[in-house]
Amino acid sequence: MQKIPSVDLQQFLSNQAIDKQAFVEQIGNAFSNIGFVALKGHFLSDELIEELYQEIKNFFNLPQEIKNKYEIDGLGGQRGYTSFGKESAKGKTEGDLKEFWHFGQYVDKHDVLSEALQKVLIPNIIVEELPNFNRVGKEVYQQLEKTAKYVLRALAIYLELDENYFDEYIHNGNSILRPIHYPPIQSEPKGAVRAAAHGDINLITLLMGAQGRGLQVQNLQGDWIDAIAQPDELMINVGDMLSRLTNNKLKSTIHQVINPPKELWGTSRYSIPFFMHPVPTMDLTCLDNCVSDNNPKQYEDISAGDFLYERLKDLGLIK
Ligand SMILES: O=C(O)CCC(=O)C(=O)O
Ligand SMILES: [Fe+2]
Repeated sequence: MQKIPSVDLQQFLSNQAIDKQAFVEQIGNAFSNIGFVALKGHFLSDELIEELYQEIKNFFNLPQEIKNKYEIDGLGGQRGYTSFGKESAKGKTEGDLKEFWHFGQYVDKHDVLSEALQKVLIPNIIVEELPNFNRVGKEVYQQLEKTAKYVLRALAIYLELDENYFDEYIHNGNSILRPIHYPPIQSEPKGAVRAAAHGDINLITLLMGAQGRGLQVQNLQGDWIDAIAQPDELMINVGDMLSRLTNNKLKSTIHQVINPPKELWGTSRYSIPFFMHPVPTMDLTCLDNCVSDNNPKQYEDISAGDFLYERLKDLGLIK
């Protein structure tokens, strides 16, 4: 594939079985091949997207001493602020040229959490200087989580599972909304890039802000192709957890964010991935119906929680 296919979630939400099935086939085929699709018809309004960008710019424009207040030791970068250069892709020593914020799950006060969930679902960090930042972050988190739930329902059908297979694993899941700021580049970056080549850790990623050039995806032939979304589209991709579960039937594709040409070094890039994670107790053992003589089991059994912990160590976020 040389181009990222586009799909429309409204097709899946329609009452027409034929439209619903068409969406399932399109997204399933795209994820079995290039691992990425551009998706419109999601639950984010233009106004909400605009508000989030404004709040994120306000946050990253705060003085560094204020941002540093929100970089809290011992959280493995799971909530709040992570400063410039701290995260490096697996196997890379240079830090990525980015700073970011993490919003985590909002648990309903009536929900009773298991011990494993209490450990990972730590409360969100409130930015005192920007009251709207917290409100808008929560709203976007919940709309993206809802969008992701329907995408996973479509994938469950594609995988010949019960349509609601993923629902119990994503309810109160450990998902993360990560607004990223790639600041203007001041001097020759010497081997560092905005985001070095990597696969995402989680089940699926929904990315806002892929409208400009920068994000590139490596297709099955090994070519890097530009992933550019239309203004009303999210970029969606398969993460390593879903490729493990499906024994690589759905592909977690390597991607990167390249540095802009020198004449554009002076501009920031803002992008906002939502990493959909399940509860830590979800078993990622390859599904029986994805293992066969032609496609023998490729991964060791592991839980989502243990897999995440291993990968956060690789990223330099847990010591
Ligand atoms: O900034 C982007 O467009 C993509 C970021 C990304 O791939 C990630 O944070 O995992
Ligand atoms: Fe990524």
